[in-house]
Parts: sequence; C-alpha cells; structure tokens
Amino acid sequence: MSNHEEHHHHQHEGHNYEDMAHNQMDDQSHEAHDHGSMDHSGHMGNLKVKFFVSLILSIPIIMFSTMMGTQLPFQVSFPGSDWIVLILSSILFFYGGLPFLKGAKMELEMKNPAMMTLISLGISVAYVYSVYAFIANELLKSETHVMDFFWELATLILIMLLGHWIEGNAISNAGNALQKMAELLPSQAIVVDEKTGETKAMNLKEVQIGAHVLVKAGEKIPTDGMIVSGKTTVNESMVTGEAKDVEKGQHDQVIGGSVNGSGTITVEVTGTGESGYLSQVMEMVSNAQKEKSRVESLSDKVAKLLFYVALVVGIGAFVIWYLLTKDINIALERMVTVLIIACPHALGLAIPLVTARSTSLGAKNGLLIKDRKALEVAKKVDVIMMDKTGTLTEGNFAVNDYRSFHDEYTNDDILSLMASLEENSSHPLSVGVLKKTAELNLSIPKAVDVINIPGIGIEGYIDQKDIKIVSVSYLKKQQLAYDEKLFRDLSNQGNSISFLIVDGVNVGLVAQGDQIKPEAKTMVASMIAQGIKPVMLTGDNLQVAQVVAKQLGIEDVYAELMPEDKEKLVSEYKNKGMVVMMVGDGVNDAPSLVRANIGVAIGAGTDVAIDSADVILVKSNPSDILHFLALAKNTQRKMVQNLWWGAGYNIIAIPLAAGVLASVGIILSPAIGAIFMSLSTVIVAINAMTLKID
Ligand SMILES: Nc1ncnc2c1ncn2[C@@H]1O[C@H](COP(=O)(O)OP(=O)(O)OP(=O)(O)O)[C@@H](O)[C@H]1O
Ligand SMILES: [Cu+]
Ligand SMILES: [Mg+2]
Repeated sequence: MSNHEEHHHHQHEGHNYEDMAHNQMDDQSHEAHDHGSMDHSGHMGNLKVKFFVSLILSIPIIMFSTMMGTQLPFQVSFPGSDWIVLILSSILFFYGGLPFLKGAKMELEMKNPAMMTLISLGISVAYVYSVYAFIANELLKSETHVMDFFWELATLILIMLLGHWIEGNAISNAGNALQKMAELLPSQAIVVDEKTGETKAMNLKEVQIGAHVLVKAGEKIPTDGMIVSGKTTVNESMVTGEAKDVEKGQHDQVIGGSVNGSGTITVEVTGTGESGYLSQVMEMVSNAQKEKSRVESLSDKVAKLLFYVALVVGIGAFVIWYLLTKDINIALERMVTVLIIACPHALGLAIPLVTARSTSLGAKNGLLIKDRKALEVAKKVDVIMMDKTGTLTEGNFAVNDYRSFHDEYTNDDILSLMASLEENSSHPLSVGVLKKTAELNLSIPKAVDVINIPGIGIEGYIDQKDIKIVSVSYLKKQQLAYDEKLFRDLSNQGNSISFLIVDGVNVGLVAQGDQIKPEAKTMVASMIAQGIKPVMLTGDNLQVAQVVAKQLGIEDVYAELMPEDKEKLVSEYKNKGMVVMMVGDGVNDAPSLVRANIGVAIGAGTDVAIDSADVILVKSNPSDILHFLALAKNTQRKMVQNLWWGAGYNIIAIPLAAGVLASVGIILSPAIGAIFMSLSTVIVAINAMTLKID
C-alpha cells in the first residue's frame, strides 16, 4: 500500500530514513481516512482541544437549561438566558458534533450505519427538536410548553468527545508502549576492526560511517551499507515491500532493517544511526494502530443493531403515542427520548478502555503484543509447541567434550576449526565453542563464504577446504559413518553434539551441555493443568531432546527436525482442528511461528524469529507465556462484560423510554434515564480499570 510506495520512493532518493519516519507518520493519518466507518480516528481531528472547548461552551448551557424538563438544584435562568443557551448550543453542535457528523456521513456513504450514525442521529434530533422547542416557546409563545433537549445535547457531545479522545489515546499509548519495548530488544551491531579482524559488539548509535559490521545469518542488517565480503540472500520486505529474497554479493547495497538470509556478510556502513532499526519500530507501531480487533468490530455491530432498533422503536413510539393522545408534542417527546437514550455512551468506552489497560499491563509484564488478534485467539489454544534450545533451555552451552577422529588433527584443532565457522554464527551452539577456544587461547583460522544451513549447521571455507559443522541427522542422511556408541553415550548425558566435516570426511565432534531454564518446569506443569498440551519441537538430536522433555514432563517430542518439518507439524496439528501456539527463538523457528495461530518469539532470539511472531517475550522468560494466556483470558472476559454493561443499559432503557410500561404507570422519567446512562458509563470504566493479569 501507500507505505510501501513511500519506502520505494525514499530508497531511490538515497535512504533518507529521517524523512521516511515522518512520512510514515503522515501516512498513518492519511490512511485512517480510508478506513471509513470502522476507524474513527481519521475524521476526528484534535479531540482533546475539541473536548475542552466544548466543556467551556457546555457549562453555561448546562446551568441555564433544564434536564429533560426537570430543574436541577444548580440551575438558573434569567430573561434572555434561553437565547444564550440556543446560541452556545448551536456553536457546540456544529463545532463539537462535527467529528460525529462527518463519521456518520462516511458510514452512510459506505451503507454501513453504526456508532457514528447513531450518535449523529441522537445529537441531530436533540438539536433540531430543541430549536423547534425554542421557536415554539419563545417566538410563537405556544400555550403548552415544548420541552427542549439542550442539556442533553451538551452532555451527549461532551461524553462522546471524551470517549473518543480516550479511545484515540488508548491506541496511541499502545503505540508508545510498543516503541518503548522495541527499544529493549537488541539493537547492537558487531563491528569488525579492519586491521586486526577483531570483532566487538557496539551500540548501534555509536557505529560510524565507513565502519565494517559483521551480519550473521538470520540477523537484521543494522545499517545501510555495501557488502565488502560474503554473499547471501536478503529479505527486504519490511523495508521495500518486495516479498522475495534478493541475492546479494560483494559491492551490492543493503538496506538497514532488512533481514539477512543464510550467509554471513561484512558490510561497510554508508548510512548511520538507528534509522533502519527505527523504521522497523515505526512499522510495528503503525501495524498495531491500523489493526482492528474482532471484538471492536463487535461493538460496531452492536451499535449498528442499536441504530435500527432505535429508529424502529422511536418511529413506532411516535405513531402509537400520537394515535393514543392525538398530541404531536407528546408523541415527538417520546420519539426524541428514545433516540437520545439509545445513544451508546457506555458502549463507546467499553472496548477502548479495556484495550488500553490490557496493552499497558502487557507492556509492564514484558509482553510485546504485535498483533492484538493474538489476545482473542489465546483462549482457544489447545497445543503449545515449543522449541528446545533457547526457549526451554538457556542456550548457554558449555563444552563438555571434544575429540578428533583423524590423525591429521589434534583435539584442539577440531575446536579451533569449529570456532572459525562459529564466529560467523548467531546460533546458541556457537557461544560454547567460542568460549572454550578463548579459554584455551587457541588461534582461530579465518573462514570465508560462510553460510548458515538452517536445521543442519554451518558451512564455510578455510584454505580452499570445505568445512562443515553438522548435526547427526545430516550424517544419517548423507550416510556418513560415525561412532554411534560414543554419540549415544554423550547425548544421553544431555549433550548436543556437533560433528566437524572437512571435505566430506567426518573428522571430529564437540559435545555441549545446556541448562534447562529454571521456570520451564512449573510452566509446563501449569500448561497441562490448564488442559493445554505441551509439545517439544527441536532440531537437536532425539536423545538430548528426550532427556530435557523427561525432566520437564513433556510427553510429545519431535526431534532432529528441519525448519520445514517444524512448520509441517504445526500445520498437521492445525489440520486436526487444534489451535496451535508456537514458541521459538531461532532462524529454524521462523516458518512455524508464522504458520501457527499464535507465534511467540523469545526476546533474546534472532531477528527473523521476532519479525515472524505475533507476541514477543521481551524478558525471554518462557513462563511469560502463562502471563500472556491469563492476560488474554481476562481481557476477553472484560470486553464481553463491558459490552453487556454498555448495551444492557440500552436494552432496558429504550423500551421504557418508548413507554411500553406506561399502562402500569411506569414511564421512564427522563431524569432517571439520564442517571442510568451515566451509571452504566461509570461501571464500564471501573470494570476496565480493574483488569488484572492473573
Ligand atoms: N552454528 C551451529 N554450530 C553447531 N551446530 C549447529 C549450528 N547450527 C546448527 N547446528 C546443528 O544443527 C542442529 C539443528 O539446529 P537447529 O538450529 O535447527 O536446532 P537447535 O537449535 O539445536 O534446536 P531447537 O530447534 O530446539 O532450537 C543442531 O542441534 C546442531 O547439531
Ligand atoms: Cu447516551
Ligand atoms: Mg532454538
């Protein structure tokens, strides 16, 4: 859409991200206009200002006019005060009521009358009828006093402006919360010293133009730049909208914020700052703002229904009361009362207040909810599929054993050869190897053209030799021989095992152990208690997977999976009619995160995983999944409750206003109606504010 065009545009002009950010902001407001009836933010203007100006206009109106004909204690009148009320009300109607009238026009153009139309109908009828009453009373000096509704008009417009101001705030607060949290996510670059070849992690802000940065497979390219070595594929969809991966090699340009594919590349920085990263955040925020949850449209549906109900009941009341009393004033009064009372004050606040509270609660608890639909789907989750390394375990590997099978290499050689590839890897397994080599002070040869092979390992070249680090499943597939007993013994002790292949020959292995995250066990137990089936999906070997699963109490374990196998398993469970949540951190989890009904990424995970997920656990604590489930459940419950409190008032008040119980002497005194109206609004607000996470 227009966002993407904007990106393209700027890309050709030389990546001016500062501009891009601004334009994206502009885009949002333009786009809001196109959303029509379902989004009220576009045509509303500055509601805060409108609210306060309207408040000032309303104070004299409320003081100088009566509420549905009833004199309140604070009310005053003096000769000419009616004129003041008329003039101020007219200004208020056209100034404060304008956003709603515009909204109604839009809804009607789309043949979809809902909330805005109902509000407009209420305020228009109140205004027009009150002007008629003024003319009849003041100018024509009619014998019977015609009741006006200026008091109601003023309060109605005020409450509606307040409601929509809060709604707009709720949405932009959600954006702010997202932005704050997105800042917590890693925003560092690995800078390579050109002379020594040493690497060090640096804050993105401190990276200078001309510096060389190392970008590993699956990571976000931190800045704009030119590739100086390595080749890869790059996904630029977040930046340009181009969905296909683009192949890039030496001297090609890369854009900050795009996602690096399988190769490790070194990039010379041509554009500095966090600009590329910032554009990502902007994208996330604008998505969150554009997105509409189903329950919100439910409140639109209710408003639409109320619109028709109010119209039918109002006209019906007019006809019947006219037939009964032959008094057009009484009949009109009933109709107007119905239309005004049908106005969904509380309904307008019901959902936005809950959403606002829910987003900020989530933010406080380390949950970055990118797609709010996830909050709705959550209560239906049947299966939670979890990746092992980095999700259930720390991904904090330590080398427990390493050996050479080949005369040409010592045990230490195996380690340093592996390290030369692992330097280029973002996989948790790389960390243990690098720590050990540093500890032993081993020298690390330089590897070139390093490529990550998701689900299998990593490959590169040292002195023209083809070096691979692979998993056991690769050996099985390629029918390469290995010491099966040694492998079984080591993996049964809970080790993840990587083999080193040099020019097609299996020359050694490294065995690394990891720790289970301390929260993982109770988390699994509480999933089971909630009737959710935990499933483990891992690319690691079956033995170690079973060791971990057993400790955690997970029965369903799938191991030695390729990324596409994980995705297929998610699909299979979905095809069985189950709602699947997938939790992962790695490059190998990205496809399944997208495939799952809800994708949850660990905050410390790779950028691809984070981009693919609907929810991000910023604190990287898996038990935040439980917080998310609880929050989703409570949010949903509050929304439904609030819809009932909001609409319940209308359901009771409309027939009473129409006078259905007039025969037994109950005519809703308009004053009581107004009290009910405020009461339901207050209940809705309090109910939303008491939303808790568990
Ligand atoms: N950088 C690497 N260094 C060493 N071995 C690797 C590397 N990348 C992948 N492997 C091998 O490939 C296997 C599968 O990797 P993959 O990333 O798919 O899963 P994993 O991280 O081990 O497990 P999980 O799916 O639970 O995160 C690993 O267990 C390991 O044997
Ligand atoms: Cu109302
Ligand atoms: Mg993983």
